[in-house]
Amino acid sequence: MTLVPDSPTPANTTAFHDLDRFVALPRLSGLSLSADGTRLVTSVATLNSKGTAYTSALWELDPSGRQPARRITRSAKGESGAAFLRSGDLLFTSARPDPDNAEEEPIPALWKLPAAGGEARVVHTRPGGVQSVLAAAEADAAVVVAEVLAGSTDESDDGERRKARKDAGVAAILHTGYPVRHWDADLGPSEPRYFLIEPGEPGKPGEAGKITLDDEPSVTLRNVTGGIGSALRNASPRLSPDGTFLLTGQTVPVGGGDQRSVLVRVDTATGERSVLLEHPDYDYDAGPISPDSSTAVVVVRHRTGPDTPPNVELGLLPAAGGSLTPLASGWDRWPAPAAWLPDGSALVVTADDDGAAPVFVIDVASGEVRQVTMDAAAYTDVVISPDGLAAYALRSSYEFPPEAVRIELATGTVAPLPAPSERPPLPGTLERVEAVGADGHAVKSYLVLPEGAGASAPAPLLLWIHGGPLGSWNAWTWRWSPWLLAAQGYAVLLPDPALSTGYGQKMIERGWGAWGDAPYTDLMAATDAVVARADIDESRTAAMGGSFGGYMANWVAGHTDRFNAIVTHASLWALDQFGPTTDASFYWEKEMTAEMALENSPHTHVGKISTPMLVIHGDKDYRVPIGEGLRLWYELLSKSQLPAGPDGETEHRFLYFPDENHWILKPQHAKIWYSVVEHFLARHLLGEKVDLPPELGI
Ligand SMILES: CSCC[C@H](NC(C)=O)C(=O)N[C@@H](C)C(=O)N[C@@H](CO)C(=O)O
Repeated sequence: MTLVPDSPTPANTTAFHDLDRFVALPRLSGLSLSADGTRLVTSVATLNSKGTAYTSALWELDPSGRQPARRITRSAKGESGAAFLRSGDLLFTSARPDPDNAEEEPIPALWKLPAAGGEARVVHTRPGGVQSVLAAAEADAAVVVAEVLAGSTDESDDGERRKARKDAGVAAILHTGYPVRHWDADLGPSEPRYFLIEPGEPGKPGEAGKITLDDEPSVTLRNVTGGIGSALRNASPRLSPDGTFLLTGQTVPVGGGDQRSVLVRVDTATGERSVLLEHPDYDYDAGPISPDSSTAVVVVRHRTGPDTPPNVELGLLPAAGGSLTPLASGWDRWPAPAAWLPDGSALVVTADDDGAAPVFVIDVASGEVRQVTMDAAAYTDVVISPDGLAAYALRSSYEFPPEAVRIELATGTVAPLPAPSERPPLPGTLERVEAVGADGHAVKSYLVLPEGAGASAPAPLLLWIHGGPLGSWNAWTWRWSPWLLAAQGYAVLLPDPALSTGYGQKMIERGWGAWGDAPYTDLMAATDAVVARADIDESRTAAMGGSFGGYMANWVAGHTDRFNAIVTHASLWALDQFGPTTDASFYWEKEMTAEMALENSPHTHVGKISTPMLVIHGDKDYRVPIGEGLRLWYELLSKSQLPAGPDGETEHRFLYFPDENHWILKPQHAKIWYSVVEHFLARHLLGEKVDLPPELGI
């Protein structure tokens, strides 16, 4: 079965010429492989019939590549978080209504799709819902992550307290610690706990779960993390293959609103918790646990300071505790561990690398690193076949959205698996280009060229600046798709300046604590090199960026008038206020001293801004709070070289989303985003009038 667009592709157009078709492209995420290696499941998000939300369903892919992809779940609320039990039964979470309890309000529950066939059934419901599930690879064990109210004593008390808050209409949260928000979520009064699913009768003392199955053996959820407080928020726990313990990072407050992450082991039989690693200079996260459950990979993140740039390393740790042995310590990349080979001889990882994120294999005994995939693509969600010969992963690049592939680990051969949808044709081409920064360092970029660009028809140029800043333009993104602009005739430059990942530690050090320096001059060097080309029109250019990329767009606005327009999305504007007001102040407050923050703050240069700016911000953005956008907008109107006139009119524009967060996620709003950007660019770069969408009501 293949998902096909409702309307056939008109000649000479692509999905990128039509926003309705673009937002309707199916989106893959996540990958789960059954223990016997015969079943592979991914999640596919598609647009609902009103075009106002995405719904994800589970699809089964054939690991051998012979059978077509097959949809295995269907509901209006969608399904996600698939995890295979050793038996082959598939667990997932869904807020769809339980047919056996039609009167219950749908909240995310734990469901099971039997390997033997038949309907999916609810395994567990709880008042606060189920966040995610982990299954052990070599044992009949699974762990559920779910939230309980901080003050609740057991399951029924939790339910009563939730009902009391809801009935009284109380949303207030009393905090004593930090953080209090995350992305767009208000933290508390509920907190995550880990629960072991075990056979037995419900209604045991403690936080035992409620069972709704009547024709299957009952199960009980046992809280194995007790009253741990809020320490497991944002943790990514790992369940050992034998199911006997969990490893997880746990946050520990260290005063002044700061926190660090220590590595803990939780015994699933007893709930006994022990700290395996803690150090004032490092944060620890759990990586995958070896197939024999004896050894853990640990991600070691160096804690930062104004003079201490971040670094990421791997270590091997006896799972029972002991000393950490560095793994591949001389490798100048930041690895993300994915899985062990089944014989425990090597670890499969991904890492940003020169505009890609390949799969690598690290030999555990020698620490030797071998690159497996050689294409300019980014790999995620890597799982390994039981014989250790192949990996399955999602792969994307700037030329195609995520697709499931099979990778031969010995040869690096990559073959796409039959997919739920086909790759969308692109309205242009992609090139890798290189420039030289002011200090002589190489600055690499991707350059998207629209069809027809050439010396006789040079294309207007958009400089796109990525966020993070610790990131790289190396994977497909739905939120910043250059192909929509290429379809309108623009070339798009995607540079990786100082602070970008995948180019070694030196590239990070060049920009750390000095955002206005090398990151800015690298961007200008990349732009200079590209506008010198005959197929690019230097007289029609714009700079655009989101988040940290928006910070940089604001900095560009105050430091050069070379661009005809600037688009700044969810951007940092005043670094004196941003650090203490973002949801993760402990992260940002460590990067710069107050003096460095002021020195690098775009708001101090507002008086020099003479380029029309399109400011975009969502009110539910807790990462870069709306105060940044509001202050930027008011200061542009009052202090820039293009202030609002006595009639209130200005060349600047503010696109405000009252119900979006750091990212514009609703499909109808994504269409507005791209439409308004196109309108603004056409006005200032092309001197053309592109209609605004009527839904704006103006
Ligand atoms: C790995 S770089 C750190 C990302 C950073 N994390 C925290 C804790 O703040 C972050 O969220 N940065 C944003 C300001 C940002 O630039 N976000 C970009 C890219 O992640 C975005 O598009 O959201």
